[in-house]
Amino acid sequence: MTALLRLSGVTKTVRIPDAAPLTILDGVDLVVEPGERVSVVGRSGSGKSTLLNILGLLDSPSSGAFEFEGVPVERIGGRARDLRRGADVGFVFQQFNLLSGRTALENVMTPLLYATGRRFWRRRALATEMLERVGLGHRLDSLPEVLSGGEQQRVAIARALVRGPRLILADEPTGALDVETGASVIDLLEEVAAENDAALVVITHDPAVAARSEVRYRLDAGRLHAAAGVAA
Ligand SMILES: Nc1ncnc2c1ncn2[C@@H]1O[C@H](COP(=O)(O)OP(=O)(O)OP(=O)(O)O)[C@@H](O)[C@H]1O
Repeated sequence: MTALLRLSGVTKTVRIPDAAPLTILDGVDLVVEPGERVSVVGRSGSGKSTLLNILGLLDSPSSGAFEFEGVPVERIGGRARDLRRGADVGFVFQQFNLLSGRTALENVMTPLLYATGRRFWRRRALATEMLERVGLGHRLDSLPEVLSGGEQQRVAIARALVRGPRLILADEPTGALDVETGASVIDLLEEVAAENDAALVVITHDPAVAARSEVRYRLDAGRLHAAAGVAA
């Protein structure tokens, strides 16, 4: 079976004016299989967001090999990369990043504006179904401003999943939520990821969230290490 993501020896270096280049990722090896649940913990500044941006085709490695479903990413150029990201990757962020002034339904429909064929024409029905799936069928016309943090994150999850991505990347998805709401958001993310057979990569500071993943890693000054075993 082809791995969904395969990184070997990936580095990320940035040039800083009048200073030595900064190595943010340093020889990262990582394989994510389809449908797998992976967590990455690490201190602030250890390179987590940089890694997530590379996994999500928002940024490119400086060196090393990265294959997305068996295809070297350097061979996926500009427009093709945008299309693949739109179709195959769903993002969930700490601060939800919903469009203000747009209803929950409009927010969830947004990714479908870039879809083709049936998905595009059925966008309203698909977004409605997805909001029902996350328990917000009664808030379709609500603006983000009037929703609670947990509800906003559920809208963001519906938006991330509505195109049926193969990969969900969640950057501190519980960071702005209380413990109980955060736990229910992770429950939901895991459920909808499993239903869609999507892999889920969660970046988190929270050991309780990390402990729920099948495969756990720790990022330490740009180096990725396996962390405490495989969850039961
Ligand atoms: N484009 C850039 N130019 C200069 N420095 C950068 C750039 N991008 C990231 N960095 C630095 O690289 C380090 C890693 O950044 P990154 O955002 O990946 O860390 P993080 O682990 O996600 O941190 P946090 O948990 O605080 O969000 C930080 O020290 C950051 O300041």
